[in-house]
Amino acid sequence: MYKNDQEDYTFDSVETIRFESISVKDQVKEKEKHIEKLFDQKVSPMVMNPKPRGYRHKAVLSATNIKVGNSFQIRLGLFIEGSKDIKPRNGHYLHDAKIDEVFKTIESLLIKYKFKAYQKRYQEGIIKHVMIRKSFDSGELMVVFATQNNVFPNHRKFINELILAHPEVKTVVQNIHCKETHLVLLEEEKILYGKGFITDAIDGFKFQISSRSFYQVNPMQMFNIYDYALKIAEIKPTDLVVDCYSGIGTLSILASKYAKTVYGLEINSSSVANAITNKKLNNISNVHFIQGDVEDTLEKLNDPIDILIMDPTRDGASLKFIEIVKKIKPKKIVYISCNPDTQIRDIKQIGFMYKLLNIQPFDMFTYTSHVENVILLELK
Ligand SMILES: C[S@@+](CC[C@H](N)C(=O)[O-])C[C@H]1O[C@@H](n2cnc3c(N)ncnc32)[C@H](O)[C@@H]1O
Repeated sequence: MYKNDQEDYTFDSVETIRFESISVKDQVKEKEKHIEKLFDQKVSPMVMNPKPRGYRHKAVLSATNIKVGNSFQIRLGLFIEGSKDIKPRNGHYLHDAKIDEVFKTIESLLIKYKFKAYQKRYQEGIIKHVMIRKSFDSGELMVVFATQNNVFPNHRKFINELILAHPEVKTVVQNIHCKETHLVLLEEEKILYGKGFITDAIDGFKFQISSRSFYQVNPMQMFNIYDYALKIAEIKPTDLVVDCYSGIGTLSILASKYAKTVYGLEINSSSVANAITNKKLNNISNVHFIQGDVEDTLEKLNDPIDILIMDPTRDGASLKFIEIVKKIKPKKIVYISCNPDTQIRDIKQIGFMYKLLNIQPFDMFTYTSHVENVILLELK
């Protein structure tokens, strides 16, 4: 089980419904106020979401069975917050439109081929979740079926029909659940069609993304965040940069243009495998990826760190990681966070050693309560 499994929870509908009636301007105001309160100071105005609806390039729908006449039929939908119930809902205003089109086709094929949603109580059915990812650059799509056990009857015919309807689907993966779990994706998988990954591009660099690797859900705002983070870092050609929680190596590779050496530290083996391929794909020699928990890998780097970039999951960093940062004293820290509440908790631990120079929120997850925030700390 990976520590980033929280990224794979199904996107629920209730939270977004709460925000549906609030204007984007008011949502942003509320989020800015929240961050100002947390940091107890004025922050830069929020960078607006270039596409406030239809921005999600990764979406998960879960399977349920509904009664139709005298029998049951499969439907795809979203979990209702705080419950195990799935509300059939094919189409969501935050999903990229193409993704929702493909979900519709998949649902009708699942019905046509008489698939049933897996039901724990009766140990019956196969389909648990369907995840779709879309490359911003090429429009390529990846479809992942999370199934109970490894059977997928008629998968060749099913996939042929799917790609006939949507030639943009370049790969189909089956993620196999051999145990009961609340997670969407587990480690075991089988590539049913294509190469098992799609490719995206940022700033002229190519990135391979596989099903279980972390990749930001809102690519347009992701470009703005990376640009800003690298701008405030002011990386010099002599600098050693460490990108903690590096995912598939996007920021490490972008930073390699400016730095002498970059280390990317990441726990998820599938993301690290993508990162190493991405380094080769882009002919880069000054970036090194190390797999492991940042609590172990950061301390093992012997050279003084000029810039530490950190982009942890919503839980923020661990106390142990913060203690290591305090010991090794990087000259600058760029902290990218999708949860300002844990971000402020973490920087309070190191605050007295660093000057807080920038606080820049980004509206990355419009119509949800979440917000991305980037800060710069400089060693006093
Ligand atoms: C928010 S993502 C950021 C990824 C990357 N910076 C990006 O923009 O695509 C957080 C990443 O931290 C990784 N992670 C979580 N806990 C970790 C840990 N203890 N040590 C190393 N990496 C960890 C996750 O696997 C995930 O890839």
